[in-house]
Amino acid sequence: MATVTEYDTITAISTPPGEGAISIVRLSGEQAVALANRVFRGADLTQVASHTLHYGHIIDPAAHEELDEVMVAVMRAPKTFTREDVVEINCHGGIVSTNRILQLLLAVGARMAEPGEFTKRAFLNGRIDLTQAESVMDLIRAKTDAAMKVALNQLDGNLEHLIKNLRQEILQVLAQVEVNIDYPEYDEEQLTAQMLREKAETVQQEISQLLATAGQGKILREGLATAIIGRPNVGKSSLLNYLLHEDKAIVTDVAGTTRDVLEEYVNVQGVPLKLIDTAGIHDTEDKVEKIGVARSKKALASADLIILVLNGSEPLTAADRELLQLTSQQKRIIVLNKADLQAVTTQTELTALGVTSAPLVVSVKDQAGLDRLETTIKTMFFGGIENQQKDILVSNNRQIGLLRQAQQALHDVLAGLDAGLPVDLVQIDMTNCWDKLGEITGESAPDELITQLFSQFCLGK
Ligand SMILES: Nc1nc2c(c(=O)[nH]1)N(C=O)[C@@H](CNc1ccc(C(=O)N[C@@H](CCC(=O)O)C(=O)O)cc1)CN2
Ligand SMILES: Nc1nc2c(ncn2[C@@H]2O[C@H](COP(=O)(O)OP(=O)(O)OP(=O)(O)O)[C@@H](O)[C@H]2O)c(=O)[nH]1
Ligand SMILES: [Mg+2]
Repeated sequence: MATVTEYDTITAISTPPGEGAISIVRLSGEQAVALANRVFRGADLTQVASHTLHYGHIIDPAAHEELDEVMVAVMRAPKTFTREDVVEINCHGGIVSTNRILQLLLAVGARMAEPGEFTKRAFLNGRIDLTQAESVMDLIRAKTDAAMKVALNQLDGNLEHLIKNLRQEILQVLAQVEVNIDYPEYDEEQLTAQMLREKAETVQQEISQLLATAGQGKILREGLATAIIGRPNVGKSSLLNYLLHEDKAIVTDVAGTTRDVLEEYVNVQGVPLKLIDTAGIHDTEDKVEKIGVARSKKALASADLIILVLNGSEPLTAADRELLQLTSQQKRIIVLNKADLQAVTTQTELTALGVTSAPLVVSVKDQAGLDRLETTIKTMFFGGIENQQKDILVSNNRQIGLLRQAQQALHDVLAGLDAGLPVDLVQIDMTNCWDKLGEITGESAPDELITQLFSQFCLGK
């Protein structure tokens, strides 16, 4: 079987497909400069200084045909994205010309890159660790400023350094245990056990602190899924539009205006929300509305936060009561809207129904009371998010899973010591912890994991 070597010269279009001002076709590997030079008419790229940009034309050497007018960047290893020789051809954006240049490079001997393969090489060549590689993907997918900040922090290697320091500490104690096992004095066993215990406890504490950020990390990364629900016509879409500062959703006085679930990202006082406007929930015979109601209920069930909108100017209906009941176990904010009209439903009535928290009385029409809604959302989820953003947050499920496994291994270390197990047995669990942490940074990650992880990247990244 012909094997694809890790270090052949790869190429891909690194910009999104479609029409654009400029597209970039990227090459990386030993032959990158030579291959680009074969299709380039202009300066001799094999002779130019590294990290320089050259004007010229792409020519099909077989057909002597001019394909495009381009700018070519030549970057020699090792100071490049992949740590290999990299060439970037900046051509006119457009599906046809970009693809023809790619085809030409494949014809002269480059191999089509797999998704994420440029970044994978940066990892395999030691420029970045796995947490940084993952942050590259997070950066691309970030939907809010806050998510982008977390990803950039990780791209700088902050999580990597923290994990590497923990591993170093564990390694030191393991080395010490090794020495003590080789030279057993009469009370060494006990000293060694004590040392293992102390280290396990401190590392456990540090991992706990890191894991404690996971909830916030996930919210920052994905946005807090916030479903605006309520029966028809209470002002859900009006509220969404207010929070978005934009007339995104259709608002009319016709009950049943919103028929499908609408999702929009918005930043509310630093908290990234994935706002979900839903169809008014009530019993209906309308075929389309019925589907909308079913989708609303689904959104409701999976939301991190519910904003339950009631019309304060009307008596509570059966649908209102059902929704109050349905959401009673979830994080929710109850909004009594239409405060500009005569109040009919009051807090007292809600309290009688077992609602413990005070509802927010607002008028979306007059934009009254809405500041409080925003502050409530913020304090509910982020006591002091600004302070925390400088710190390291974990938000990646793979990393969180491994941190939990490392934590379990430390738990086993301590349980073993408590049970008086011999030190060389306890040492196995400590080594296990060291391995799990190594998987996070990629120092001890299996090949399949690395392959699988990079395959989730976009093509050309
Ligand atoms: N044209 C272009 N723009 C781009 C990228 C790219 O690959 N090409 N990037 C792709 O994601 C991002 C920039 N990321 C990069 C990260 C590291 C290196 C790099 O060459 N690092 C070397 C040398 C650093 C230096 O000169 O000090 C290194 O770390 O050793 C380049 C780009 C965004 N913009
Ligand atoms: N008086 C008053 N009217 C409001 C207020 N908020 C919204 N409305 C009006 O109530 C009507 C319904 O508003 P929507 O935002 O479409 O209500 P909805 O809950 O999304 O309704 P459905 O999509 O049908 O479920 C519109 O005519 C709004 O202008 C308010 O604070 N006061
Ligand atoms: Mg609506």
